[in-house]
Amino acid sequence: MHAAIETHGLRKSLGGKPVIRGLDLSVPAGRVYGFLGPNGAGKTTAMRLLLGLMPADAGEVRLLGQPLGQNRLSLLRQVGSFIESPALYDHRSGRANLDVARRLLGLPASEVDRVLEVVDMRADAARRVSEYSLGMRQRMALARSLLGSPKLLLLDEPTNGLDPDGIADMRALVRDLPARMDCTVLISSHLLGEVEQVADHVGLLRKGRLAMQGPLQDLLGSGRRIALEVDDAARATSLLTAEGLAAHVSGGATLTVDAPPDGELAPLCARINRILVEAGLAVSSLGSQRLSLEDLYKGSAAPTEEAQTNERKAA
Ligand SMILES: Nc1ncnc2c1ncn2[C@@H]1O[C@H](COP(=O)(O)OP(=O)(O)OP(=O)(O)O)[C@@H](O)[C@H]1O
Repeated sequence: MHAAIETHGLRKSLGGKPVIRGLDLSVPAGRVYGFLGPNGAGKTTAMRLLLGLMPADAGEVRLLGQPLGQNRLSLLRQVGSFIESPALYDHRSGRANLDVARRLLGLPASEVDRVLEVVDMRADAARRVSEYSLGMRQRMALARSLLGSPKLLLLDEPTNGLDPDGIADMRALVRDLPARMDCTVLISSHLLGEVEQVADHVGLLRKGRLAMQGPLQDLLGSGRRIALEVDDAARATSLLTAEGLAAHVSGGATLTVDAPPDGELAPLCARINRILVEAGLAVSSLGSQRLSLEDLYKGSAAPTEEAQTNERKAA
């Protein structure tokens, strides 16, 4: 199956400053792809390039298996998007807003009810947009981007500014879209927790380039490790390294050992403990940890408290 979005060597400078610096995206079809990056990393700019809203300085964009350049209009008919708080006519009803967009796209009237159903806004469709909460506006904007059953949806920070209920609703909606609408979704976010909840593929953008990209489970699965505290971390590291384990001192008396992506951790913990105790070292704590996206993103050795699992004291 082809990738729904592919870019090769994409570059863009704005105001003389390189913003996108060689972006190679690969978004598999039928998935939610979390496009993650801190504010200013270039997510919005990259999405604008994907839609051909501004020309790239270099590189190639392919959407739905075709190069964007030659096929922009026909491709964009199959792409829905909302970027940066999409405008709605405040004085008109939600339904009227959708109807205007539906007519412009030459779609049947039934299409409006279909998308209202998807975003669960039928009951409020007759109300004026000026009476909507921000969450309702965002859902209506999402409904508009779903008109015509796009094969690909690009959503730029759709939960920005929403209250906790609105955030939960939007996340649930986005997570289900590929199954309900038979489409691929790229959602940008600066919130790691959000991406972990909605996406099954992730790309981490840092300073206009991908720091990493792949299935969420692989990225997190590859980040398992065992952390331990011993009285002589340097000696423990050389003992474990001599046994073929990937051990690293992570500061003071603490060291970590990378764990294989699959397989039981308990036997590995027991083996490490045995090697060190037999060598006369005092192991004061030993436990397995699962890395969060945040750890991977920062390339940091320190996992968050919530990411620590299975902590246990070793004698
Ligand atoms: N028209 C422009 N002229 C000059 N610089 C720009 C322009 N648009 C964006 N930039 C700069 O490009 C960088 C990336 O901006 P962009 O909006 O793509 O980032 P982002 O990852 O979407 O961040 P945010 O989450 O804050 O929107 C920022 O440093 C921004 O100041």
